[in-house]
Amino acid sequence: MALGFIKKIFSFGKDHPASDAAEAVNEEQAIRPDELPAEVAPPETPEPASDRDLLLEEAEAANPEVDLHRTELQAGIYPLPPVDHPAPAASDQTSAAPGAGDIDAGVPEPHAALSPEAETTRAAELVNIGMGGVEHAHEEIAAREAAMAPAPEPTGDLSPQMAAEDASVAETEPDTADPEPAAHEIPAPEAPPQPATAVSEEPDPAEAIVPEAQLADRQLDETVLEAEEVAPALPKGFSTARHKPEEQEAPQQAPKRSWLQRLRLGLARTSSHLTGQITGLFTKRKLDDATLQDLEDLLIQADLGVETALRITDTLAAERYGKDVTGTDVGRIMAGEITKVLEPVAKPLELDLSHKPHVILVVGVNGTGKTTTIGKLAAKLSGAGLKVMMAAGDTFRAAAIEQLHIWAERTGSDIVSSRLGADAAGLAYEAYEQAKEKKSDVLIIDTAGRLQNKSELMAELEKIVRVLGKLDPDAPHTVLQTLDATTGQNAMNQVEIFRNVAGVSGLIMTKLDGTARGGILVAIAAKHKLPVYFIGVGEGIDDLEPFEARDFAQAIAGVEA
Ligand SMILES: Nc1nc2c(ncn2[C@@H]2O[C@H](COP(=O)(O)OP(=O)(O)OP(=O)(O)O)[C@@H](O)[C@H]2O)c(=O)[nH]1
Repeated sequence: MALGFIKKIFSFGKDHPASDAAEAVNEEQAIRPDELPAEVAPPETPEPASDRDLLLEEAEAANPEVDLHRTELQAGIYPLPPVDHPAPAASDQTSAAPGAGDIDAGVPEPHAALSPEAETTRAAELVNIGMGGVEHAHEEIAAREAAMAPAPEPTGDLSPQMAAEDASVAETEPDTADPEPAAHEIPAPEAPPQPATAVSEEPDPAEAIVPEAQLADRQLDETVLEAEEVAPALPKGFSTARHKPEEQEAPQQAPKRSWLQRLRLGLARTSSHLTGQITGLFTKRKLDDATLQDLEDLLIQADLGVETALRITDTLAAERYGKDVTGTDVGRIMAGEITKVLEPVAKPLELDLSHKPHVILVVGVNGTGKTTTIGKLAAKLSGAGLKVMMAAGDTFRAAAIEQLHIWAERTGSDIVSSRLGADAAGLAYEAYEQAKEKKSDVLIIDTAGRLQNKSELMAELEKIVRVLGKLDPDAPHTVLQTLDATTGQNAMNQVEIFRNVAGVSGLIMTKLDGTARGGILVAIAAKHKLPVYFIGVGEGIDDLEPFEARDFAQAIAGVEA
């Protein structure tokens, strides 16, 4: 049967905007509530009915979409001690939110219990907070405090702050014409109450419980803050009353550095070290043999390798021998020569989808970023609409299995895993069968980076390759080796070991955003001529960039693009 080869060249990069799936994945960076351990999640046990509960139930009925209990819990509001009621049975207290014991345990002994009226008012405040966010609560408290405050001296102009707050309140006044604001409309809360101060002349019966009132305010303030934290982000044009408009703007998150910036930062140590020494070398004299020898030594110390160092010095000599030379001249020539070495290996990862699954085996010593890179690759592949199956072939490290499951979930990939210590080759076999059955486009197999010793590790890899070959003579179709850019010369040795055992077909250099010694990639490329498909520039799911020879060369040479 003539094999029609449909070579789908996947060069993931800028022209593949992150897909919804990949973006959705980014949103999932945070741990989801269902990923929380049970003891943390808020419970469902009802509290004994009380006036406050009746109010809450009333509010819930009027406002089903607001989770009052969660709001209360979030706000750190806990059941106020009932007044003149029999103390709640221990079971009632334990029926409160788990961890309430922690809350109670952390709570100083309640002061004299509130009067029934005060408790009802308090409960009404809770209800207000629950019913629609903080605006009602502010109204209640403002009304309560207005009743207690003396008439302010007429000042004529509003202070700028008050004017701003009034303005923001005015523009965000909920539409009273519509008593039931639509679920998505979250009217901004009213202006925050001015800090309460005892203001009336005659002794105020409330004086006796001022500490309680202040405690209540503080709790309410916490509520307000918590409520805002849990409240959905307000649409543009609204401000939360607690923060002045200028404070309202959340501090601008520093825009995430572009991958190129991160690459340059990661390589800054290599480039600044190199350019600093080169500048020092060329301030003294015209270009001569001694200077060329010094330059060659510097380039080799930067892990560029002998071959590339000689290329650079030969080119420089041809251009500038016997003449003045500046550091800029050397940087330019260095960037040019390194680009020439890297361009032939900067290739897209080629997937042959004429038969499925295309098997990618990921190898590398422990800690070089295999599992993370598999997650990043899967995000790109599923973002491009391909069906991905992962195999947790690192059965040596428990965390690796769990880690891969998380990546599979985040990228919408299938995954086959087994118990710790299981035979990796058997797992690879099973994964291939399942990928075949599920018609996965790509099967990515993780492997152990570390076993008892190197020979065991190599034997395991050889067995995986052998077993896959029995299922598909061309499998594994791609063997990717991850290299940690911070390990410098070690990476060269690792390529030699894994290349012989697993038949490495391409490289991914990770951690180039760290204190990378990226020069070694130039030496590896010159010596092994292995394709470099991607570079890792961070721990995030999208921190994997197609390898670009010129960008990399200019970053190492410290030459502006
Ligand atoms: N800064 C940075 N960290 C990375 C990058 N890639 C991986 N890492 C981190 O490197 C560490 C090791 O990554 P893993 O994916 O667990 O490495 P591994 O090769 O699977 O390790 P083993 O499972 O022990 O073989 C993790 O903390 C990753 O987040 C990268 O490009 N940049």
